[in-house]
Amino acid sequence: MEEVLLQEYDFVFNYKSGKDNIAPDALSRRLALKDEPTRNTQLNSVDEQPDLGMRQQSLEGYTKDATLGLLMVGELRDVVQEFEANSSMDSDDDDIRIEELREQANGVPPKALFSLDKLPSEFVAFLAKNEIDPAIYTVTNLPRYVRLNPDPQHTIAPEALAQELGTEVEPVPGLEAFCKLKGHIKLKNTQAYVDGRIFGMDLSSGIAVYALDIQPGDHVLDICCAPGAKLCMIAGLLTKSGAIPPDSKREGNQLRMDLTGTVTGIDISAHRLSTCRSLLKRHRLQQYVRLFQADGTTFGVMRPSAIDAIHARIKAARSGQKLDEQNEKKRSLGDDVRQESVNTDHNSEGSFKRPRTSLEASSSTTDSLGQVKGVAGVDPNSLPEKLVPFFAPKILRNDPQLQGDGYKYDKVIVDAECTHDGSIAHILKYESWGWDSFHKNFMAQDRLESLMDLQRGLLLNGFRLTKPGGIVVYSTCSLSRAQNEDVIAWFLASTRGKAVLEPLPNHTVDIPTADCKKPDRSIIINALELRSDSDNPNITGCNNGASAHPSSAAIADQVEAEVINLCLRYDPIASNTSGFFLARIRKLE
Ligand SMILES: C[S@@+](CC[C@H](N)C(=O)[O-])C[C@H]1O[C@@H](n2cnc3c(N)ncnc32)[C@H](O)[C@@H]1O
Repeated sequence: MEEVLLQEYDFVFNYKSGKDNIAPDALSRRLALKDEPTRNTQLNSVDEQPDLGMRQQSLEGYTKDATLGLLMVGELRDVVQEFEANSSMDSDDDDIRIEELREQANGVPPKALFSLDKLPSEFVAFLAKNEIDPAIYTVTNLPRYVRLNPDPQHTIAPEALAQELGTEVEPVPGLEAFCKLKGHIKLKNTQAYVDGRIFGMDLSSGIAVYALDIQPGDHVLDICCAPGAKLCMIAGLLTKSGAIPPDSKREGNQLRMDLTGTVTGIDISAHRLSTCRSLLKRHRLQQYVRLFQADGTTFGVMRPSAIDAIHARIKAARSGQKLDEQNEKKRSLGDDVRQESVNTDHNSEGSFKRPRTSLEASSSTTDSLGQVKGVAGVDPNSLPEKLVPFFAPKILRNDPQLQGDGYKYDKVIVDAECTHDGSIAHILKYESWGWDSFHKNFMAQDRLESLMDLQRGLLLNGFRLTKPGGIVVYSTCSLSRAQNEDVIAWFLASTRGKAVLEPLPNHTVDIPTADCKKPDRSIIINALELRSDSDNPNITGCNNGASAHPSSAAIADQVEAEVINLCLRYDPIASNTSGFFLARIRKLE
């Protein structure tokens, strides 16, 4: 059972509606039955949000309750935001929610729950504008996928899983460890799930992680990581044997030897990051991952650098050499280099902006890695503090956070915030909750425009933090052209010559895809025109053949063709998966 820490004046919110919604007094009674029945667990409705929130007035401490698994806990603002912008089909929790919706129908298939006639007109217009077929929302019985734990000690063979679940379990060709289940299995009730041998994850999300082509030793950045399904899969792939139990000392040493790469996850929402942290713990992968609460459009912390010294030590030990202990220790702590400014400029959502000091700006020099070298006479203690991770094991928490191209990430995934319209589960939720908040958050024109700006900003910053030759995967669970092909087309035009789209690395992945949409040409032309001449010496702006250089129109043709041929769209009708878009981008040397 999950443990939820309730603090005084936390708000709890039961997001189930109708007959399943629990009244404040009933919830109070249920909470009072828990470990400490004498506590006053009075819950009052929140005046301004009578349907949404209940103010928890005097309960403090841990409360174990299955009910709370269905509640969101936190500041009222977060809770309401979570209600309004609740997203991602990826987490196990979302799977549970859709199961609940199915159950609410008392055996009636979800199609009967969801009527296309009831879709609000703005959403219908949104679908039409983005050429999304509303029929995707009538697809019932999408197959359920699970990922097997890659750790041989904690995994389960498909045959054994089939026996335990009493259903067919079919491995997915080309996607190692993914299996398709026949029928709707309530995962949370199965032993394999409880033991951490299987994890719920939609296939399309798994493909996004495979697109990164994770290799041992990779340093991976996950921008928009919460609630963390992809993050856990990335960390699992990085370890040689998958997950490593965290407890014993011997295993702790073993872990250091096996720490061949790292994962950095960032998200703007503290509440969702907490879920991420719990998920990492459940997957026993917390040692590899540091989490930051940050704005992905401006985050600037490079990959961990102290780990290089550990690798050097391991390498030396294996080749029988002896490292100078003192030097090595110094290096691992980053004592012989100065910390450079950590460029983590949060926006108004919560700010860490730390401008470069004049001292830093004037006196530091960089080596070939772009690493800032120490300057005689400067007291390192007088330098501003580095950004403290929201969560990290000691070794990653104490990283000196050096800057420079040599410390950029090998692989970056930008699983961007979006309208989530590709997720049937998500849209079903609004069907039962009412469409007002969906409209306010996603359909209002200014909201859509700022969402696209956000997506561009996230992708551009992810690209900036990728090392030359590295891979960036951009993905959304929207099927709208504006949030997908248009963003990629804009990006390719803006970074022309510095990035190319690539097909998936593993050609055996054989999931049918839907056709990509033709991007808005004016976006490409505008992006090309906005580039300065020095960025863009080869563009003539005309297409009359008089110049040896390609015209804007010719480049726009190329960009369009690249986007249509190389981006990937998965949808319930073509692919029998949740709706998903992804682009795999290579940063050129
Ligand atoms: C589609 S969800 C990510 C799902 C996640 N990758 C997974 O696999 O579980 C989008 C996330 O983007 C986060 N987000 C929104 N704006 C952000 C920003 N400016 N910077 C970082 N994260 C942001 C949201 O809090 C949300 O958790």
